[in-house]
Amino acid sequence: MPGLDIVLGLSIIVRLTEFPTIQVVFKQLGNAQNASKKMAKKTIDQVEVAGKTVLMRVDFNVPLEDDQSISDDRRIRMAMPSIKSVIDRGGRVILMSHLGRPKGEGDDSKFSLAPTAKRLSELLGKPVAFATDTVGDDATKKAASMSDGDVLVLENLRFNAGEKKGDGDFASKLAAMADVYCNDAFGTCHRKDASMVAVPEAMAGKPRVVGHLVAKEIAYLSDAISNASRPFVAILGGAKVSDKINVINNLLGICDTVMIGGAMAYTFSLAKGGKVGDSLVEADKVELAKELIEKGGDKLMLPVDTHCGDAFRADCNKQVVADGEIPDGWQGLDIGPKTAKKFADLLKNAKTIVWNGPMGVFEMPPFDEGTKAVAQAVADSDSTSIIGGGDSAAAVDQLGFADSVSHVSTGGGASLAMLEGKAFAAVDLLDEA
Ligand SMILES: Nc1ncnc2c1ncn2[C@@H]1O[C@H](COP(=O)(O)OP(=O)(O)O)[C@@H](O)[C@H]1O
Ligand SMILES: O=C(OP(=O)(O)O)[C@H](O)COP(=O)(O)O
Repeated sequence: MPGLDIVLGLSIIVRLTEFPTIQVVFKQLGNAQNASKKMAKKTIDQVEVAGKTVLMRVDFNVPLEDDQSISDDRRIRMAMPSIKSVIDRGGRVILMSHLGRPKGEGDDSKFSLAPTAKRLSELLGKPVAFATDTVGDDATKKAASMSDGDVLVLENLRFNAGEKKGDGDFASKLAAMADVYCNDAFGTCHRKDASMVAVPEAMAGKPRVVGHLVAKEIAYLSDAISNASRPFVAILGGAKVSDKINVINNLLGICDTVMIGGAMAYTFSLAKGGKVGDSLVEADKVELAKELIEKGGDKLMLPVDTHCGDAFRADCNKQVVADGEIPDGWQGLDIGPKTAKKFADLLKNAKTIVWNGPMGVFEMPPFDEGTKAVAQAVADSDSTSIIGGGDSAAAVDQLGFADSVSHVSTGGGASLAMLEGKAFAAVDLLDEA
C-alpha cells in the first residue's frame, strides 16, 4: 500500500499507512475560548475497494491557456495518490470536478474537463475515459461498462445548475453510480456545492472518506496555523474580489498585517475616493472597503502605486501611477515598484506568511513584476510560508519560487477559510475513522 508523508509541525513526519487516523485540530488564533475541535476522518486507504466503484470529488479546476492546454497541472498531480490507491487495489474510479465558473449561457466549451482527462491519462500511463455529461446517457453508459482498475472523468459539474444549488435530485443521480464516496478536492472544501455535501449525504450508509490530498492539506495547514509564530502576515490578491474581501475582517483579528494587491486593491482605491479608470472593481463592496480601512488602520497595507496599461494585453502602453490616479481608459494590472518594496520590507521580518492571489496579471509580463518581488521577499524571509490557490500555485511554479516556500497549497479560498477558523461541512459529514 503506498504511503503518504504528512508533515506535522515542522519536524515530525509520519506515514499515512502507519498512522491512518488523521487528527485534525482547528484552532482559531487569538480566541482561547474557541479552543480546538478535533476530528478523525476515515481515509481512502482504510476502505476495501476491490471490485467497487469510488466516486471521487477532485479539484481539477486548473489554469488553462487560450488553446485549452493546461498551464499548471499541480491539482491533477496532487490527486494521483488517491486515484492510484483505488486502482492499484482493483477498484474503479469515477472522478468529478468543476472547472472555472461557467455561466450556462453561450459557448461554455472552454470550461470542458476533457483536457484534464487527457493529462491524467498521460500521468497514469493508461487510458482514462471521459464522459461528455455528468448524469446523462454518456456518463451512465460509461460508468456501467467500467472494469476494475478503470478511471472515468465526468464533464464539468457546473454545466449542471444543480451543482451550485446543492440540488438533491442531481446529487442522487451522481450518488447512484458508486459504492464509496471520497472527497479529495481540498481547493473546494469551503464550498457547499452538491458534489461536496449533497452527494455524500445521499450516500449515507456507504463508506464516505477523505483522500490523501485533503488529509495532507488539512493536517499541514491546521498545524501551521495553530502554531503560527509572529509577526503573522496575510497577503491577498488575485481576481476573486467579492469572495476574498469578505474574509479581511476576520483576518484583521488574527494576523498582524494584511497586505492587499491584485484586483482587490482598486475597490479600496475607490473607497478612498481615488480614480481607478477601467480597473476591475466591485462597486457594491466599496462601503465594506471603507469600513475595513477604518477598522484595519496600520494593520491593513494597501498599494501606494500601480502599474497600469491602456488595454488588457501584454503589448499595451504602460505607466506607473500613484494609487488612486489611474487615468480614464487605463487599468491597474499590477502593484507598482514602491508598493512591492514596501511589502518586501515588511515581509523580511515576518515569521508566518499565508498568501493567496497574485499581486497582478502575472501571466502577462511585465505585469508579473509585483508578484515576483513579493515571492522573492517571501523566499528570503525566515518564515513558515504558505501559498495557496490554483493561480497562486501556478504563479510560484512559473516564476521559479515553488521550492523556496514551506508549503504550496492547492486551495486559496480553502486555506483562507481554515485561517479564519471556519469548519468545512464537506469534511465534517464524512465517516469517522
Ligand atoms: N489587477 C488585476 N486585474 C485583473 N486580474 C488580475 C489582477 N491581479 C491579478 N489578477 C488575476 O487574478 C487571477 C488569480 O485570481 P484568483 O483566482 O483569485 O487566485 P487563486 O486561483 O490563486 O485563488 C490571475 O489569473 C491574475 O491574472
Ligand atoms: O480554484 C479554487 O479556489 P481558489 O482560487 O480560491 O484556490 C477552487 O477550485 C474553488 O473554485 P470556486 O472559487 O470557483 O468555487
